[in-house]
Amino acid sequence: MAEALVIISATLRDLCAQDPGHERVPLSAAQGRVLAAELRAPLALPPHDNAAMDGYALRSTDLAPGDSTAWPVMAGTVLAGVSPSRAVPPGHCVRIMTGAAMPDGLDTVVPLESCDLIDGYLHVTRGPVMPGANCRRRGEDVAQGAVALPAGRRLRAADLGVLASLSCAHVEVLPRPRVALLSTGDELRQPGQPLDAGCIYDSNRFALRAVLEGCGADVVDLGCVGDDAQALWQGLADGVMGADAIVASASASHGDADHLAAAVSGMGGLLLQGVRMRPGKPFCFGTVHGNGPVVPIFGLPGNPVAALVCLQVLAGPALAALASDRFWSRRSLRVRLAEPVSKRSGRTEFPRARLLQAADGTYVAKLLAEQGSASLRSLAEADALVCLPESTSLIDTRQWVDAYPILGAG
Ligand SMILES: Nc1nc2c(c(=O)[nH]1)N[C@H]1C(S)=C(S)[C@@H](COP(=O)(O)OP(=O)(O)OC[C@H]3O[C@@H](n4cnc5c(N)ncnc54)[C@H](O)[C@@H]3O)O[C@H]1N2
Ligand code: MOO
Repeated sequence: MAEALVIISATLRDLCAQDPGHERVPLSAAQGRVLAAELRAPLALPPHDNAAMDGYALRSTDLAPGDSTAWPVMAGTVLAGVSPSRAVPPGHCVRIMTGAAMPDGLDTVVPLESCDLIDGYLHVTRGPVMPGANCRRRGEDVAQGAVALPAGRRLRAADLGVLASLSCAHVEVLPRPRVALLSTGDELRQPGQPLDAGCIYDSNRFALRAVLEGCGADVVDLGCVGDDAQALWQGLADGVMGADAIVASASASHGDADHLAAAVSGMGGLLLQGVRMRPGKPFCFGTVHGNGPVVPIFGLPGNPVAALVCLQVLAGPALAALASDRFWSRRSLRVRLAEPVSKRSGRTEFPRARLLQAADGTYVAKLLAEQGSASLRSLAEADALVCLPESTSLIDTRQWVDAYPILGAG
């Protein structure tokens, strides 16, 4: 399997060499997009010193040992959103609410619950008050001019918050990779259609699409073509013209109705057919161009679980490269198995598992009883794919292995 990844990534590296350009999107549409360039903070965060607690603001230089001092309290309250114009003389304090800008010179807040107000004087009841306590300093989160977000960052909720805090109403992002998706098979019917004898519904089209979109791709749905070489060639030609990569499902192996490998060979080059892995053995990969640009094609095996596993572990890292996204599909956990398992040496296996947290906080993977490549239900029940390495034939419960949370599972 490692060789397959090398071939795929080398091909993608060559194809990704050209500049993908970038586009400007409103912040409200930026979730999941990939930042085109590092973002330097145009302003400090927070933009001004402000109170972290409701309480009384004072100067740390006025704090006496033991907090025995009582401070005269100025009239009024400093509220969030009010300009900190009011001067507070040395030795005095002022009531202040969380988020309000600290008046000039004040740097410490005594929380309401740690003090009493007696005859216009503030007395600390729960000390000691540390100099600078409960005051958020200008720029302590992000200094003005510092890198707030790195280039290539796939924007998540907190990133959008950072961008909003920095007044970025629009963001320069990389274009989404356009991935053409094609189902193949005479037996496939679309959900809602009558199910003719011997037919099944096209589940791959929807499950694969969900994974691709969840990972930031712009899916170009090429629909479903029958087991017809001509129709397959036409489908691939459409993909070449309108997408950066093609994902086709089924027709990948050597059966009488499996035309994908021949079509890829005829339209470009078949670089890989068959991978030492389970599920996913018939996976194929190549490039097609027809008369258009050169586009990588991932030929996923038809069995639904095999298709999703191959998309996640073989196509996923490659599509991540296409999107310049360092965070896509790379997450894995180290886990141990709940029970020892034996496997055939010489192929990497990806059984489905539920993850349980042990008392020491580590994860234990319990392999599902059903591991058939057509059993979508067991994939739906699983939390992760466990990676059982190619060279091993027995994995005991002490050995650490990688587990990949299933993409598209939330
Ligand atoms: N003699 C051999 N037969 C098979 C081998 C083998 O090594 N020798 N490998 C098996 C494995 S493993 C898989 S996986 C499949 C892969 O077959 P293909 O990629 O050629 O796909 P098909 O034969 O067309 O379909 C396989 C299976 O998947 C169902 N399918 C196809 N598309 C969809 C879809 N969009 N949604 C839901 N299900 C789909 C299809 O009906 C078949 O049941 O080959 C084995 N055979
Ligand atoms: O790809 Mo097949 O099992 O490996 O279904």
